[in-house]
Amino acid sequence: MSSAIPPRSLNGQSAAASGAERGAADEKAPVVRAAGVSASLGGHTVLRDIDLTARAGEVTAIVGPNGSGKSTLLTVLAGLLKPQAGHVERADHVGVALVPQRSSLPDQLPITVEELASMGRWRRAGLWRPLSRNDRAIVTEALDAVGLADLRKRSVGSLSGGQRQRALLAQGVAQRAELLLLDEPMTALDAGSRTAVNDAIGFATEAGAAVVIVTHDLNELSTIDSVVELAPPSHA
Ligand SMILES: Nc1ncnc2c1ncn2[C@@H]1O[C@H](COP(=O)(O)OP(=O)(O)OP(=O)(O)O)[C@@H](O)[C@H]1O
Repeated sequence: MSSAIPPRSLNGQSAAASGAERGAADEKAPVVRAAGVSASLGGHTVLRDIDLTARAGEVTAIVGPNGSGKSTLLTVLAGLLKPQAGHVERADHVGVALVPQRSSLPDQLPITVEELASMGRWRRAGLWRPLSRNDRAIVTEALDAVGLADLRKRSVGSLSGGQRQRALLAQGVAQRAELLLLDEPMTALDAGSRTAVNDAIGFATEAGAAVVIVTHDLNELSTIDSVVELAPPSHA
């Protein structure tokens, strides 16, 4: 079960490769910590004994082969899936933004890029209220961060795959969540789009978010503070 982390009361975890080399005084505040987490889907254990600490302003990468449970770990960190064993602790009042892979967007989604990004403000603004000037400024900032400001009036269905991925990322960034979870945000992106995604990740960490990214290629990330590597699926 999730429970609150007392601010600045935790020590680093072994998963924080570079963090382990830092002195305790330099360590940033943990936003979420998974300790000894196991989780199952459809009656099969897909995660076993996972430790992960994501800290404010840092990037944590999750790597592992197909089926090793990377996406499942994100849902556990988001609090959407309860661990079978172990526990997940989150700092007090942590907002969580989970950005799925772009394939989760229907092709004919009848909304604009700006509207998709604006949905990132719904939780704070309320579903039926018009966005405030501040909310609109945050949406504009998020669209700028992912390099989609020029396409804000385009329908999402008319975007290329890489542009859609960035539009989803803009929605996540616009949430201004303390924990930003990204599921393979770089897959099949060209160099320009990868740069835009890295810029947006930098924007989020500068704002103090803990960013956790599932990736198949650590080289595509311009900043990595720690890496969690998942074992191949056992099919046991
Ligand atoms: N709803 C489900 N019911 C049963 N098993 C599932 C379900 N969703 C995923 N799985 C299985 O759980 C395992 C982990 O899936 P997950 O999507 O977390 O892996 P992944 O590491 O993100 O994979 P990929 O690199 O292919 O995206 C896989 O073996 C998958 O088949």
